Amino acid sequence: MIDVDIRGHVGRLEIVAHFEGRGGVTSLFGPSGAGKTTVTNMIAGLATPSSGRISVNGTVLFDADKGINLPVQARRIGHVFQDARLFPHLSVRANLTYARWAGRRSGTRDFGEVIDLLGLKDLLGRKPETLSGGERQRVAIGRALLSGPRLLIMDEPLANLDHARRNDILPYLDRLCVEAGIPIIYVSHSIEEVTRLSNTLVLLSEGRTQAFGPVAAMLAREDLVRVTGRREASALLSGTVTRIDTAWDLVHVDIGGPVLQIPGLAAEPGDTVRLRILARDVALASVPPEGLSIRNALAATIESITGEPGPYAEILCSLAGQTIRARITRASVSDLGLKPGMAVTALIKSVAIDRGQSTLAPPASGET
Ligand SMILES: Nc1ncnc2c1ncn2[C@@H]1O[C@H](COP(=O)(O)OP(=O)(O)OP(=O)(O)O)[C@@H](O)[C@H]1O
Repeated sequence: MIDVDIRGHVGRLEIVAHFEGRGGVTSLFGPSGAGKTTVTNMIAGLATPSSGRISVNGTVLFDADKGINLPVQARRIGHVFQDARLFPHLSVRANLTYARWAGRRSGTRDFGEVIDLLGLKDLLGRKPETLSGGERQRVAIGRALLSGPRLLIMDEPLANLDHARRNDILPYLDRLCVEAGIPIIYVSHSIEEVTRLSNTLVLLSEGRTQAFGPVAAMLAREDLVRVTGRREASALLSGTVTRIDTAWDLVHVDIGGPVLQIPGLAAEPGDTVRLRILARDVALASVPPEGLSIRNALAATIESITGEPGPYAEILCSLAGQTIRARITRASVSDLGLKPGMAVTALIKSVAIDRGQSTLAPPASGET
């Protein structure tokens, strides 16, 4: 549990941050210059708020009223930055064992466990300069974990990686986020990363936390859409894998009654998955359509319709107790006579997260 309620300044920007992370991964999301790094620096003790309180799992790191301001070392926070910041003259093994030595406390995580978790076994004898960017970041994360932190902060750990490297490392982050056993603060510009990895999403803009909450609920918010842009507007569905249809290479995911059929998802029956579905990939029909190539046509009920300037409308629909977002033309809304409360069929063209990463994702509810 992370509790942050602070005020302060960085340059001319006033910081007013208030959020709670209820275990698992708490993501700080917002545009460049919103103050994300500054807030993490305040949590880590690298910058000092002017007032307020910060606690992690009940340990107070900062309390202005009580005069508590633990020094950086005493906060026991593992910090992973955009650039891995490894010791260049040391091997991977020495970088990792140095961290363990620096941690010097009982209960420090088992070396072998971290090596397995991050797939570092074959890298141990190498020097940082011979590693790819993604491999370096995995070592940096391992080093942070081995110092026995009470909290792990990852500040845009994938920002310097190209698309392919990012996809290489994300499955490791999936596992890490589920298995780390400590709270994680994850900073990112990428709504895709944030929705994939986090339990709680904190929206930051102009130095202020605008809102925070379970990631699925936050995705339904208009203020988040204003930051991500309409093209990225999405919803998150949680489900359980019920069947692998090897004949057609489709995975069946039960989302609480209705079943989605998803291509290319590396999962086993019984796995819990979370699926991010972009609003632009969802169409609506007022009567159940026939002769359709789209496999995922599910009964839904319209909750709200948001008209906006321009040709499109945003429609939130409930579907088996979850929420899905559709973006269709205002002309179609008018032609079909769509209204809140109306029963419709949601046609899901494709699922944005359609690889193995979803299999280990934490529950979308944000409660762990
Ligand atoms: N040491 C500093 N002195 C003056 N201004 C600063 C300092 N550090 C950051 N700023 C400014 O404070 C604002 C918030 O910066 P911060 O790095 O916290 O934002 P951010 O949300 O992490 O941005 P990004 O996503 O681009 O990394 C920015 O306008 C930045 O230019």
